[in-house]
Amino acid sequence: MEKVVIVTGANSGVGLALCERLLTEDSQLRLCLACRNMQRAQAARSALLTSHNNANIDLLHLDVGSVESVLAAAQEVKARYNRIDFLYLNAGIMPNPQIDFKAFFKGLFSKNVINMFATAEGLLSQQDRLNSDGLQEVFATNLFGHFLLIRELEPLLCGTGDTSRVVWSSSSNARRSAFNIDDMQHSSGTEPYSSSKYAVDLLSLALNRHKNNQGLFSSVICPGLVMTNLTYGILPSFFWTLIMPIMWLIRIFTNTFTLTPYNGAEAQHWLFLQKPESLDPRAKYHSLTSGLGKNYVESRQMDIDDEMSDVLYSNIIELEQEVRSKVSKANTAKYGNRER
Ligand SMILES: NC(=O)C1=CN([C@@H]2O[C@H](COP(=O)(O)OP(=O)(O)OC[C@H]3O[C@@H](n4cnc5c(N)ncnc54)[C@H](OP(=O)(O)O)[C@@H]3O)[C@@H](O)[C@H]2O)C=CC1
Ligand SMILES: CC(C)CCC[C@@H](C)[C@H]1CC[C@H]2C3=C(CC[C@]12C)[C@@]1(C)CCC(=O)C[C@@H]1CC3
Repeated sequence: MEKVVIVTGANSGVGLALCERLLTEDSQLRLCLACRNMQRAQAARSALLTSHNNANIDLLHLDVGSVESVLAAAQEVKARYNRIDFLYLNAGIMPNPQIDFKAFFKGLFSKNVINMFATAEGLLSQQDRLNSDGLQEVFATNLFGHFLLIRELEPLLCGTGDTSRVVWSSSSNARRSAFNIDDMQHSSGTEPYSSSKYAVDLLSLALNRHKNNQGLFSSVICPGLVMTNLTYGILPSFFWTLIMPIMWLIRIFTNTFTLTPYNGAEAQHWLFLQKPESLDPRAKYHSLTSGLGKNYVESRQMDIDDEMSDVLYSNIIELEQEVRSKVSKANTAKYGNRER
């Protein structure tokens, strides 16, 4: 039977490379590119079709940062497919990143230098804002929109008789100290990206606890440091190209510099081939590339605990209920009590 695979943020970077790799792995795949910009999605589809001309590639309009778009996209998915084998939650943003150069140069001469390159600890801050749903944009995009999508797609993901998998794109930049359970949206901090990725790690663990018995398995990956639009937002692409020899050199000391989207998609590709029962719910699966350019996957234990993960899960369910009641009030105001 053909596998149904949905990839969010599939039009560029690691998401697009993953699609390419999955089609090479399984030509029978039914692949759905879920993107917020249909022109870019169409271009990605055309690019994939040049190397896989008989592939089954669908497009879906999905802006994970908008509640209305997630609800509409989920309806569309339910109309099109009767099950989902893999849902790759890859879309992500890091808006207005700022590098702390002083910390960078200080870190260069400290014993923590390798960890600094691998995790960017202490180097990056971002400026977040509220989106049109009244949610912090980074939280809404990197976490909440994807969670709402899972909830909406539960009929295709849970209790279908087959197992289904969700694979979150987290980061080595996810850090407990950037996350505050009393401010899960990170409205008052300067590291919304790190916070949102830490919340992803917690949420994945909670999903496994609540949904494994219904056949849904959740995993978390980190693609390593990859040259994509996201990193070109941190430093311009010409600068990255200029320092590429230094990056290859650093790769000898930290295998987290995967650098190309193809290498970065290693862990997502690897997970596609694994049996869900063999996976560790507390592990993050890292794409790594050795100094000689060999790709491999390593599982590393996440710095998470059951209690915080359960509290986050309840808080997010509560937020989901608030958001749903807002949507239904807005619909009643717009259409009256008529069935939509
Ligand atoms: N690059 C890196 O070094 C690392 C990346 N990651 C994670 O990997 C994932 C992929 O990022 P990467 O490939 O690097 O970056 P890209 O910017 O190349 O890709 C991100 C994708 O997400 C899409 N996207 C962003 N916001 C939304 C939205 N609201 N709705 C739907 N799609 C959206 C983008 O669409 P559009 O083209 O329209 O903007 C794009 O297709 C992210 O989750 C990122 O956090 C983790 C660790 C390191
Ligand atoms: C001379 C150069 C090698 C200097 C590069 C310094 C920094 C810009 C980078 C060092 C570690 C990088 C890193 C990321 C961004 C760029 C660095 C801070 C990420 C935060 C990108 C997004 C992620 O999810 C994790 C990455 C960790 C490492």
